Amino acid sequence: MSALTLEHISKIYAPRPRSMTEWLSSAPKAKGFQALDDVSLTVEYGEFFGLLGPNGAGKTTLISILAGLARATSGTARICGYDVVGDFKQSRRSLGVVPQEIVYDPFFTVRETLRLQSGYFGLRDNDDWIDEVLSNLGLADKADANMRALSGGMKRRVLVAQALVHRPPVIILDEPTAGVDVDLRRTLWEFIARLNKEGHTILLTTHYLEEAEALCGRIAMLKGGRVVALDTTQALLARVGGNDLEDAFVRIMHDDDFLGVTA
Ligand SMILES: Nc1ncnc2c1ncn2[C@@H]1O[C@H](COP(=O)(O)OP(=O)(O)OP(=O)(O)O)[C@@H](O)[C@H]1O
Repeated sequence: MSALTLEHISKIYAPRPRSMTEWLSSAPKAKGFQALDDVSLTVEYGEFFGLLGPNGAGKTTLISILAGLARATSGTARICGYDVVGDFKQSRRSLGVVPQEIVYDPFFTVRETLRLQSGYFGLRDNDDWIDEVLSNLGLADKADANMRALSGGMKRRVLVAQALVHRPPVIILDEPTAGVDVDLRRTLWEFIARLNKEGHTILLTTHYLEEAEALCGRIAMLKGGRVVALDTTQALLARVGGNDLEDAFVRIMHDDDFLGVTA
């Protein structure tokens, strides 16, 4: 059993009708937008896996399907063996997601936010773990601060803490370091790397390719909703050439014939 399994996942977003008349009419509807096209890949337990691709490639859509926020049009997705639709509760319990957008409730303190999140997973008396997470993310002195009083970077740290309250074996980070200062990046990566060493499986999307190169053992690259590269970071670099992962990424994205799916 793998930590993440995606089999032939496709996603077509339904078109929005422009008017009520169009919606009610029996005329053939416009085609939807295909965000993912036959994506298959597995991530094994303990891997630090990178999911890369340009804007609009389908990374967030794939993460939304894993988190149960969007339904695949076809194909199956499993987290720790649990189907994301059929075994939603268990699959969601196995997963912690750090979302790309900063969303928070301005009326709660940091600790209240984390207690509330614990409650969603049926966890009471979770303060020992909450304190450990806060301390590891450099948030210990902010526990009683109101969410709206935090800086953007601090709020992002709370998003990471929220994803970890139920100690999920699989953690997905959707561009966690966008707009974050060097200090937090270091703190964050040290903590995530430690969680990975302790056995957590990590899936990371980022546009900072030097981060992906340093951290990810294996990488999948999406382009237009399709997997165009899937291999170990070292093998990809060796095969594509160039100075670094950024070079390799640009070459792959500009080569319409590149298809390097081996691992
Ligand atoms: N709810 C939606 N309805 C219609 N189209 C959508 C919806 N969500 C995403 N899309 C489209 O699907 C495609 C993939 O979007 P997605 O957000 O998954 O890309 P991404 O790789 O995460 O991009 P980024 O790097 O900019 O975050 C885009 O063309 C986007 O406009």
